[in-house]
Amino acid sequence: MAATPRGTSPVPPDARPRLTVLSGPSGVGKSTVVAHMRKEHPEVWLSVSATTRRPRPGEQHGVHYFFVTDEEMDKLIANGELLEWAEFAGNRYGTPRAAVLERLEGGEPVLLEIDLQGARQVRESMPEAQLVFLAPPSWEELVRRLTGRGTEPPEVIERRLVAAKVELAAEPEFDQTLVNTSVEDVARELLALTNVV
Ligand SMILES: Nc1ncnc2c1ncn2[C@@H]1O[C@H](COP(=O)(O)OP(=O)(O)OP(=O)(O)O)[C@@H](O)[C@H]1O
Ligand SMILES: Nc1nc2c(ncn2[C@@H]2O[C@H](COP(=O)(O)O)[C@@H](O)[C@H]2O)c(=O)[nH]1
Repeated sequence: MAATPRGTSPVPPDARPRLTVLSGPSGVGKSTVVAHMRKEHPEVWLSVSATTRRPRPGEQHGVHYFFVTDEEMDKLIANGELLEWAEFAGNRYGTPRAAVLERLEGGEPVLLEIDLQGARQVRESMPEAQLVFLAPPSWEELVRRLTGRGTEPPEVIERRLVAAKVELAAEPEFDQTLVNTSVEDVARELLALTNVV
């Protein structure tokens, strides 16, 4: 790591690239909001997670996720290659550490879209990260969105809704809450929080 010359100050705190963590219950609209924001602002770098979940139709390896086997996930964890990881509704998910650190060191704003357990781990290891909670307008609307997406069978939806109750109760742990009523409005608010504008 390059040393900071004595007597000169490092990058002022406000100008530092930000690590933003976006969490919220499954189906609230995290991916939709992030995709909307990144369409106009691809400079906000989104970490691609590793997961043991099977791809949904249209999901591409290396774009939406790195789809890995259980054994590959075991190795990533054992080798310390993940910044955080968690089991969520029957599958494991984790954030590749090296790519995130490289981007931050290169001065790019970085966004993680991860669950509550992962957000808590990032808070522990990188307390400078800002944690943003995406909340649904109502419980009924969350159920409607998760069910309406049509990507999970009823028993998986049920597991995700059980997790959603825990995630909603943890909202006070977050630095900011955005309510996803309008994708356009929330994408704008999230962009402002990432320090890009
Ligand atoms: N503001 C909104 N109004 C109405 N529908 C929305 C809104 N935002 C997202 N949706 C819809 O809700 C469904 C779930 O959205 P999305 O897949 O982005 O959720 P998610 O939070 O990323 O879920 P997961 O955590 O399971 O990956 C999608 O069908 C999406 O089109
Ligand atoms: N702790 C982590 N959670 C992650 C990561 N990548 C995604 N997720 C979260 O998992 C659930 C389910 O995602 P889905 O794509 O199967 O619907 C959702 O809350 C994601 O945000 C990760 O690397 N770590």
